[in-house]
Order: sequence, then C-alpha cells, then structure tokens
Amino acid sequence: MPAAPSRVPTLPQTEPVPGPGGAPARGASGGGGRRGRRRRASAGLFDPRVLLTALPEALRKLHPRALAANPVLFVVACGSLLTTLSAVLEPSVFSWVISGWLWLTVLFAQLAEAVAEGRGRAQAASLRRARTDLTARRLRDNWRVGVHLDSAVTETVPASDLRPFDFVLVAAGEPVPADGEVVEGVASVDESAVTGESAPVLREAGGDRSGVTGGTTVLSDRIVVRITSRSGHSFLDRMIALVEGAARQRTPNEIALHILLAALTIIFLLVVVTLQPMATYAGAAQQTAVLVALLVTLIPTTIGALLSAIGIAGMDRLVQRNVVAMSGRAVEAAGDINTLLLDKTGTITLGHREAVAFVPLPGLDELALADAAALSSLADQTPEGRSVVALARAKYGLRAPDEGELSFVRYVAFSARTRMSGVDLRWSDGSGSAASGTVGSGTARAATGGPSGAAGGPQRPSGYPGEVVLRKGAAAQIVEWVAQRGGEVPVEARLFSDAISASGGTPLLVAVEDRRGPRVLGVVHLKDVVKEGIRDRFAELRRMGIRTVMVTGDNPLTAAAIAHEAGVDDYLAEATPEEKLGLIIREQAGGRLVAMTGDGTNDAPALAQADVGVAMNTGTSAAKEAGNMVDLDSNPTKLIEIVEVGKQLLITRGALTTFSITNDVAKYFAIIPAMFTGVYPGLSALNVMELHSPTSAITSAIIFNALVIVALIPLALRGVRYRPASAHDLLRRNLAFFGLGGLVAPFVGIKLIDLVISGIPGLG
Ligand SMILES: Nc1ncnc2c1ncn2[C@@H]1O[C@H](COP(=O)(O)OP(=O)(O)OP(=O)(O)O)[C@@H](O)[C@H]1O
Ligand SMILES: [K+]
Ligand SMILES: [Mg+2]
Repeated sequence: MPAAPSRVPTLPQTEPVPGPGGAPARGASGGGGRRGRRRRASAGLFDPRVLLTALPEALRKLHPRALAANPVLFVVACGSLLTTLSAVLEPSVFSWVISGWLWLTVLFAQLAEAVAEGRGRAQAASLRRARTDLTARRLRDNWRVGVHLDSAVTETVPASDLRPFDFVLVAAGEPVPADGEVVEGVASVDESAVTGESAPVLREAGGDRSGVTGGTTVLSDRIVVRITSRSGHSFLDRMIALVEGAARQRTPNEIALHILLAALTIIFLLVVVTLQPMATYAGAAQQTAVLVALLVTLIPTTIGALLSAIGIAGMDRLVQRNVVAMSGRAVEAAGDINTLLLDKTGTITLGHREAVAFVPLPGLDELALADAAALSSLADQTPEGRSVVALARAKYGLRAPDEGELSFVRYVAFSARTRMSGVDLRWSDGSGSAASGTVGSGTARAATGGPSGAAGGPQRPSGYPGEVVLRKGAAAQIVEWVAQRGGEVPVEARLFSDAISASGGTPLLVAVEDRRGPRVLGVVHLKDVVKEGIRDRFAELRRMGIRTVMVTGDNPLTAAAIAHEAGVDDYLAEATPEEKLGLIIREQAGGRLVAMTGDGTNDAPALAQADVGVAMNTGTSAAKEAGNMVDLDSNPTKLIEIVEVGKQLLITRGALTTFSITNDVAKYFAIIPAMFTGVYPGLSALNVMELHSPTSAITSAIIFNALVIVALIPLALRGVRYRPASAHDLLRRNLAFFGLGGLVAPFVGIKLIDLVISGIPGLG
C-alpha cells in the first residue's frame, strides 16, 4: 500500500471542462451535453514526425510472417525480391531503382499500420502506469457480506494474486486493486486514470452503480469489493491491448474486402505472367523489373496498405471519445443502426432514485407507514431501499430496532422479475415500547406527536406481537400480493401511486400482513431526474434516422411521463429482462440493426443480444461483460458519436478502395505504352501523358504508387469527413469524388515525377 494517498496519473487532456455544478456523481450525470465531455489527447493534426517515430516498428513489420497476413503486400514483397535478384544478376540503374522503390512500397504500407498503432501507444503507456504495482488488502476467508468490517481480518497481497470472488477492503486514498463489484459501502471514486475525467463518481453496493475498475482511486469512505476479473484480463488490460491494436481482429467486412483484393491480385498476376510469352512472340520480351512494376501498379496496393490502419484508427477515434469497443464488428454495425433501446433508470435518468415522501392511505398514519417502509427496507441494500431508511430517519428519527426486540425470519431481496422486496419478522412480546426512537416503537410516534393509529396498543405497523410480513414494491405487484392473500386495496392506493407516476416519480406501495390481515399502508414516492440536455440529443438521433425506444421495469405511467420528458420515440414499460431481450430479437427479425444502452444486471441479456451493446461505465460488471462497448462517460446519447465513428469508418474504407482501384487504371496508361512502343509505335498514342521515355514512365508510375500510400496515411487515420446525410447521398458523393480523384491524380502525379527524374542518367 502506498504510504501516502497518491493519485493515479491522469491522461493528458485537450480541453478543460466545467464541472457539472458540483454534482458528486458525475459518472451518472453525463447527461448528453457535448460540453461535459473531455477528449483524450490524440495526434489530431498529422505530424510528419509521427512517420519517423513509427519507422522502426514498420521495419520490424517486414518480417515474412507479418507480410504473409496481407496477400497484396506479400505479392509486392515477392516481386521486390525477384527484382532485386534480377538486379544483382544483370545490374542496371533502372532495375536497382525499381527494386528500391518496390521495397519502399512494402515499407510504406507497414508504416501506415505502425503509425495507426503508435497513436494508441502513448495512451497505453499512461494506462499501464495506473495498473502497475498495486497491492490489495484481501479479507480473510471467514469474511462474508454482512460481517462487520471492524472485526474483519485482512492480509496484504499483490494485486496480481487476486482471484475472482476474493473480497478486498479499499479505504480513502487507496487504489482499487482490480475490477470488481462493490458489495458493501458507498464511496466516491476518482476514475480519471481510466476515463480521463477528474470529477469523482459515486460507487455503491446493491444498485446499478456498483462496478469499480482496477487502477481507479477511492477518495472517501471505505468499500468492500468482490473481485470479478482474473489477473491479466482486467478492463485496463483489455483497454491497453485495444488501443495498441494488439487485440484487433478483422471484421467480416474487412475479411470480405481482403478476399476481393486477393482475387484481384491473382487475376493481375495471371495477366502479367501470360503477357511475357505474348510479348516474346511480338519481339518485345520484357525485363523482370518491368513485369513486376506492371503487376505492382495494377494490383490494389493503396487500399491493401491502408486497410488495417483504417480499422485501427476507427477504434482509436472511439477511445478518444471515451468509448472502449471490444469488437470491431460492433463499430461497423454502429454505422448502420436503425433502433436504439435504452433503459430508464441510470441511463435516461440520473439513477439516484431516492425516497422523498411517505404518502399514507386516508385514515392511516404517516409514521406507521414510514415505520413499515423502513422496516421492510432494513435488509434492502439497493439505493432505493437505503434511501427509504434514510428518509425515515431524517423525518422521524427512526432507527433500526435493537437486538432482542425482534427477530428477522426471512429477507426477500428485490428482483427485477418480482418487482418487490421485504421481510418477514417476529416481534418479541412486550418489547414494543421499550426503545425510544426505534423503528417499530410507539415512543417514536409519541415523540413526534403524530395521531394514534391503533388506539392503545403498541404502535407498530402490525399493532400486535407475533409474525409480521412486510412488502414494498411496484404498485401492480403489491396490489396483486394483497389480493392473493384475500385483502382489499382501497382505490386511493392506485390514485396516489398514479399521481406520483404522472410526475415521473416511481411509487412503491407498502403492504403488511399480520393478525389483522393483509392491507396496504401507503405509498413511498421515489424521485429521479432526467439527465440534462438529453432531449436535443434524442432529436439528433431522430434526424440520423434512428428510432429511440425506452425499456423500463417501471410502471406504464412513470414510463410515459419520463418518455415524454426525455423525448424518446417509444417506450416499453414493466419490462422484465426477458422482455427486453425479446424486444431486441423481434427488431432484429425485422431486419433492423439494434443498439442497446443500459447499466443494470437486468439489462445484461439484452446488451449481449444487441448488435451494438453499450454498457454504462457506472453499471454493474454483468452489464459491462455482456455489452460489446463500454462508455466511460456513462452517457446514453454517446451512441450518436459511436454511429458517426462507425459511418466514418465504412465511408473511409469505401472511399479509399474506390480511389485505389481507379488509380490503377491510370497507371496502366503509363506502363503499357512504355512496354510496347518499341515494337508497336502506334501504341504511343496511348502515351497521353507524353512521358519522357519508357524507363522514366515505368519508374514514375512505381514511385507514384509508393508515394500515394504515404500521402493517404493522414486521411486513413483521420477518416473521410462525415456529414449527416442519407447513406445513398454519401455513397454517391464519395464515389464521384474519390473515383474521379483516383483517375486524375496519377496523370498529374506521374507526369510531375517524370519531369523530375527524366534528368537522371540511366532513367531518362
Ligand atoms: N428496492 C426495491 N424494493 C422494492 N421494489 C423496488 C425496488 N426497486 C425498484 N422497485 C420496483 O420495481 C420496479 C422495477 O425496477 P427495476 O430496477 O427492475 O427497473 P427500473 O430500474 O425501473 O428500470 P430500468 O432501469 O430498466 O429502466 C420499479 O419500478 C419499482 O417499482
Ligand atoms: K497499385
Ligand atoms: Mg436499471
């Protein structure tokens, strides 16, 4: 453990950002404003020095194994070897110059990939610093959730020794040693080492904000973390591999393109090989250097060289926007998304769903309701449950009952499927009025001077010693629960909860069953706030042609109110995890590509099924494992940028492929006349560029072919400019621009190079 609380290094920032009004939990409040985002440092404008820095790596990539991964480059490398051999056997300035430029072509291609990878390396280095040499205070085997921490025994171990399901204790000033889930306590955490964002975020047990990342630092309080990742497989490890490009796998689209390029290469190889017998017959047998030069100019070297750099750069652009994509396929799919599903709590709203009021049914007592609500929440570790206990304490000074006063028979934990939680308990006889200010004690009510509910008897929700069953939960579920037990629910229960729902709040009905039978006591009002600025961003998604659908476990009225306030196109209420999943499967069956953003364990199945599953960084580790992207800013409208990056990736690849293929056509006009003007003077009509001589023409074409790769590296990395427009328009515009550009550029470029080199003896 470091002696002094040391802050984990922060990534270099490019733009300062105003903090969101002192809100403690920024992670959950990244409400979609572009303002609130920091970008990671990046090589924004292209710097020629970057090429030099990447040169050693590019040279390493000349290894045959590295070349074999790329069929186009492999053929060029073989051609270079052949030309070099022929230059050794029959030396001439021409053959040496050609073989030199052929090798440069291979080098430039590997340079493109090395530059793309190099951009991530600085980020990787700063992420590595956050990871090194962490130690952990592991709780001994006998510790279990619920055991008091002061009596817990810890041992100090290196973070690399931690295994999933270990528990570690992390206090203020200490780094979180590995990825995990908070199982006890609440703490503010500095996640800047991972997210680049310096405002602290809140992490707490029980809810959807329980995930913590190794390498971040706890700033206040202390928490117990259950480790979820194996050493070497942490989020930081994956992020490092990702920004370095090491973990990159080719996407199906890329593989298809590679196959196309390989096919073109084979076709031109056949063309060139069969050309020689014909040329010999015509009395114009060609040198090896000329044949190889023809082949290299004809095969799509430009896109072959830039393809992998384009993919790496796309991932890198996402990292700069604080999105970690686990699969390149998801990034591409993002470019074509039709439907975006979002969960409500914690994604569209801030997610601190807190109790703000107790609303008793007519004729019933507010204190008795608060009492019952707090008792039913004593074992409920969700933020909602804790906030109920906190409100009862703040309003009435109610605190947990003393030991011996009652015994808990059974806890019923909240689940997204049952939508309720509670406790079965038993009061010890005659202890009800003993403790002052205790939840469940009549004295508390006497102190506040509240009206008496059950006259004379102990002022507990039940009113009698013996077994009491307490439940709180969604209105529909509680009404059903009471009805099943033969109780009647007054119409006000529905009216009051509907009123809370209509305001966008979540009502929790509180019910009890004791010797007097089952009945509803009243409603707890849980309040949540829609993230700021989200409406405009949803409008932007609509303009991009993406339909937004909110899916929530909450009731239809609350869902309608929040849906209206946030401006989503549609919503699905009272959705179980299975229904969220089912909705995605139905959308996909209709041929649509679906993105899902969510934070909860109940979102995990849907996140896994979606084509693009973006988990909020604030969310549970189940959600983060299930999705194929994690948004470090926990901003649900980040999808806008993810879509832009995806579209830009597809457009850039398409544009450069077009450019590469049309480009080769023009080079053909430089080389073919040069090869045959000796025997067919009529072919000089094809020499539209009026190049100086056959040797200078061929050399110029090869030099141009190599240089165009370097010239296009910045474009491949930066991506073709993306403006919101229909896919059709974009395609047409880019085909026109890059197709025509590809045709014209070689005529100009080759002519210029020819003018320069024609003076060189042996080439001119
Ligand atoms: N701790 C709790 N105890 C009892 N009932 C709860 C508790 N928390 C939530 N509920 C009820 O269960 C419903 C469903 O909650 P759940 O967390 O599954 O969905 P949600 O978070 O509202 O939806 P989403 O996050 O998917 O938008 C809530 O609307 C609420 O009525
Ligand atoms: K080429
Ligand atoms: Mg949720």
